[in-house]
Amino acid sequence: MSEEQPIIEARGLTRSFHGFVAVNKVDLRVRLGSVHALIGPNGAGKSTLFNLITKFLAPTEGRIFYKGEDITALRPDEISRKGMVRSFQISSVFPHLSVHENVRVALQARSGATYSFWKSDSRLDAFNGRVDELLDSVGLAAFAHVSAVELPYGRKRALELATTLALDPEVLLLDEPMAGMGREDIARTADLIRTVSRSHTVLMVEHNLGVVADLSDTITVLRRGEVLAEGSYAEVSANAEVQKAYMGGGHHAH
Ligand SMILES: Nc1ncnc2c1ncn2[C@@H]1O[C@H](COP(=O)(O)OP(=O)(O)OP(=O)(O)O)[C@@H](O)[C@H]1O
Repeated sequence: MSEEQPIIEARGLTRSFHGFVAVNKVDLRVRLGSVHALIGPNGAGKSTLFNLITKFLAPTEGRIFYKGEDITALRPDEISRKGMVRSFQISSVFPHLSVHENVRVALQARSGATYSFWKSDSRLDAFNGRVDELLDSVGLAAFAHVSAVELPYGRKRALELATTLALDPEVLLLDEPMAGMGREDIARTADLIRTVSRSHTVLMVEHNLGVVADLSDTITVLRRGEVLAEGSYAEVSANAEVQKAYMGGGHHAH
């Protein structure tokens, strides 16, 4: 792979819903190793674009490439095996398993071994070292034996990140990682994403512009389904069209 080739690329990505064009001919290039944020006023098409890239939605037109390979026709589980993993889906956590067990299950899923293989306690124990490492890396070591359901909200996000990292992704796809969080959890989760981004490419949709400013190398601003501007936070926030789009109403801070 040449240095110039983006790790993720979308070309002419379009999605209509019954004639309404939510994402219109979007070109996007996510650089290897970067933190790339999608922002824009409400209804700009961020979630739709994110769902297209993560394969939760099929495009009406256009193509998506991962490391130069056309992945337009692949399913979410197929792209996750290639290294593009979507995180922050609460449903991916088993509420009545402990934090430790949740991460272990994710590691087992990754290894693809059959259930009977895992019935042996010694085999399960072989994973415990890696589980501890992952819990440590997301600041959950002290919560290892707490049931997931009993974790405070922000810590649940950390657990989701640990189960995502257990899949050994190259790219983390984060859907509004700060949604519903208070200030303390936001600061902690931002630190976590910053740490993880040293060894992973991150593509995220995020409404919290402070977090976006803080974490992102590249920001793509969408408006009415199209790319309005792209660049560093300093660049896009100085753009008169971007300022107008955010002033024009429709945006609510989260
Ligand atoms: N399944 C759907 N059916 C019909 N219209 C849809 C559907 N999903 C999205 N849309 C429309 O597409 C447009 C873009 O929606 P989208 O959710 O992608 O925007 P967004 O930028 O993520 O907004 P928000 O900031 O409010 O989450 C909106 O006008 C929305 O009503």
